[in-house]
Amino acid sequence: MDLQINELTKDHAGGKRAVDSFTLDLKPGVLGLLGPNGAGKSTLMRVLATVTKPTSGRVLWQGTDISKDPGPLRRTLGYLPQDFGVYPQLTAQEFLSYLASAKGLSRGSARSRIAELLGLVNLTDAAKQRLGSMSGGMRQRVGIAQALLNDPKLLIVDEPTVGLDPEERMRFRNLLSGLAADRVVILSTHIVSDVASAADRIAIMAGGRLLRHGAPEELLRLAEGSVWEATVPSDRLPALRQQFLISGTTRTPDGVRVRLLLTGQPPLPQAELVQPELDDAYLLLTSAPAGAPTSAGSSQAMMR
Ligand SMILES: Nc1ncnc2c1ncn2[C@@H]1O[C@H](COP(=O)(O)OP(=O)(O)OP(=O)(O)O)[C@@H](O)[C@H]1O
Repeated sequence: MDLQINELTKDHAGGKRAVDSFTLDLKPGVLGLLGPNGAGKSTLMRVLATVTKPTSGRVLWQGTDISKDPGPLRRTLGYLPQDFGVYPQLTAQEFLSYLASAKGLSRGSARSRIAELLGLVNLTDAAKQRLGSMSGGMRQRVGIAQALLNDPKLLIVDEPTVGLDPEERMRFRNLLSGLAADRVVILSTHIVSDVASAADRIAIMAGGRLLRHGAPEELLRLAEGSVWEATVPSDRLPALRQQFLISGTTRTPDGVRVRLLLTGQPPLPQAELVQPELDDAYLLLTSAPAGAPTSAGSSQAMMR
């Protein structure tokens, strides 16, 4: 299984370039596509799901250009769009049965597949509940189930954890990891913790462009030597935020423990170098330079 994205560019009506010369080759496993709001993730997902065509560039699924011949990809695609709409009057079971028939599943195999999937997303007891009366998290799980109906070889999920509580989130990540052995899974999100545990590879996107792609360890290595911690009085925090990129703060009895990102030298005399986390690497790659010329703005330039 192979999805090749070659120099993909997508301009929206009105000229907004949402995806810009994006190139990536995907194999089975979970790719975490990480980027801030507006990075172009949903547009890219929509092109890959053949909802919209690229302006230029090509996407090949198993060697076939999906713009010229979308059939092979569509037959094996599972897609959970960001703006996943449901019919509020239908029950989960009815909704999934309707989509199963649209996807060409026979009545018998649809029935057993739906029962299996409702179990997988922990909704067996809610099978007969109307979608309109479900919580956002429950509806999202129905969305995940519908994306899996045809046992897809390419599974695209766009911001799937929105509306899920922490336990559902974890369940969902485990579910994705379990599915990825023999399929290409693309998980698009702006939440670093979604990809930190579930993704084999991470692509970081901003402004329509692919900034970095690699295994989580490779991205962590990029931030090595750039992550510092120091405890400061809490009234210094606003000034530090002006001067440095700050990836986290924790209140302690002695003040605030601050995590600062700066390559090369300690941002404060008492700062200690610490192990980077994915949040740090992501912030270093995607943040606009902070105020001071010696801040992470320079480190960004070094990392790119
Ligand atoms: N239909 C459209 N017409 C014009 N511009 C659009 C359209 N859809 C998206 N855009 C613009 O394209 C850019 C990328 O949007 P996109 O939704 O793909 O990003 P995203 O990374 O998925 O962000 P979000 O998570 O906020 O949806 C944004 O600047 C957005 O305003």
